Amino acid sequence: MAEELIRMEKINKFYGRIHALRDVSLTVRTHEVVGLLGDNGAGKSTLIKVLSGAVPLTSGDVIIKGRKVELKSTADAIAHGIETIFQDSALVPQLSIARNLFLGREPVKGSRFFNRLDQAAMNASARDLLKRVGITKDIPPDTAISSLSGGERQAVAIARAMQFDSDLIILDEPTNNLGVAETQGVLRFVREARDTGHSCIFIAHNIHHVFQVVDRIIVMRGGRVVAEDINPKTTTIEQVERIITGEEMLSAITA
Ligand SMILES: Nc1ncnc2c1ncn2[C@@H]1O[C@H](COP(=O)(O)OP(=O)(O)OP(=O)(O)O)[C@@H](O)[C@H]1O
Repeated sequence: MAEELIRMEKINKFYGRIHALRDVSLTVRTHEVVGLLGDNGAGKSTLIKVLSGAVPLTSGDVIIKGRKVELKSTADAIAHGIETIFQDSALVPQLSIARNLFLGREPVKGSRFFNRLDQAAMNASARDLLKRVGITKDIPPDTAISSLSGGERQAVAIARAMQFDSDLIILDEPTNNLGVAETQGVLRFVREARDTGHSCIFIAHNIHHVFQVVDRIIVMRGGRVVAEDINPKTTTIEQVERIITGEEMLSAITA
C-alpha cells in the first residue's frame, strides 16, 4: 500500500456562524488521484482552501509526511509541497506562457544588483514542460496566455504545478467550461502527474470526468466527509450520485 502523504484530522471551519467543515478527517496517499465530490455547499472548496493555506482552519490538524504543519498562507502550502490550481487558475493573460510558468519564481542571471530575467532559461524549461504535459503542438513559449484555448491554459497551469515538483496538486474544477478534446487533455495531464510521482485531489461537478481519472473517491455532504474509500472500479456512477444526495448510505459500498 502507498505511503500516507497528507492527513487532515478533525478539521472544523467556521465562517462566522456558518459551520462549513465539521470534524473532517481524510488521507491522501503518495501516487494517488483522489476525487472529491459533493453537492453545492458541501464544503469541498473550503477544504481545499484550508489545505492550500488560503483560509485558516478553526480547529484540527494537518499532518504532512508524518509531521504536523501550520498552513498560514499559500506560500506555506507551496513550501510543504502543495500546489493548487483554482478554477480561474490565476494565470496572467497578458503575459507569455514562459512568464506564467515562473510567475514569482523567475530564474535570473547577472550580479545581485544588475540581475535580469534569464529569458533563454525560461523558454527552454517552458518548452520541456509543455511537452511533459502533452502539448505536442509547437506553441512558442513567448505566446501570450490570452491566445491559448481553455484546455491549453489548464495545461500551462498544471505544468506550473508540476515543475516545482509539488507532492500534491489540487485541481479545483479543472474541466469546467472545457470542450471534449480539452477535457481529455486535462485528464491526460492528471494521469501523467500521477505517473510521474505526484498525488492529486481532483474536484469536478462532472462525475463522469472524475470516474475516468481517479483511484479513489471521497464524498462530502453538509460539511462532513460521508465516504472516504469509494473505489470507482467497483462502484457505479449512480451509486455515487445517491451518496452525494444522501439517498444511499456508504455501508452498502466499500472499496
Ligand atoms: N467566505 C465565506 N463566508 C461565509 N460562508 C462561506 C464562505 N465560503 C463558503 N461559505 C459557506 O460554507 C459552506 C461550504 O461552502 P463551499 O464553497 O466550501 O462548498 P462547495 O462544496 O465547494 O460548493 P460548490 O460546489 O458550490 O463550490 C456553504 O454553506 C457556503 O455558503
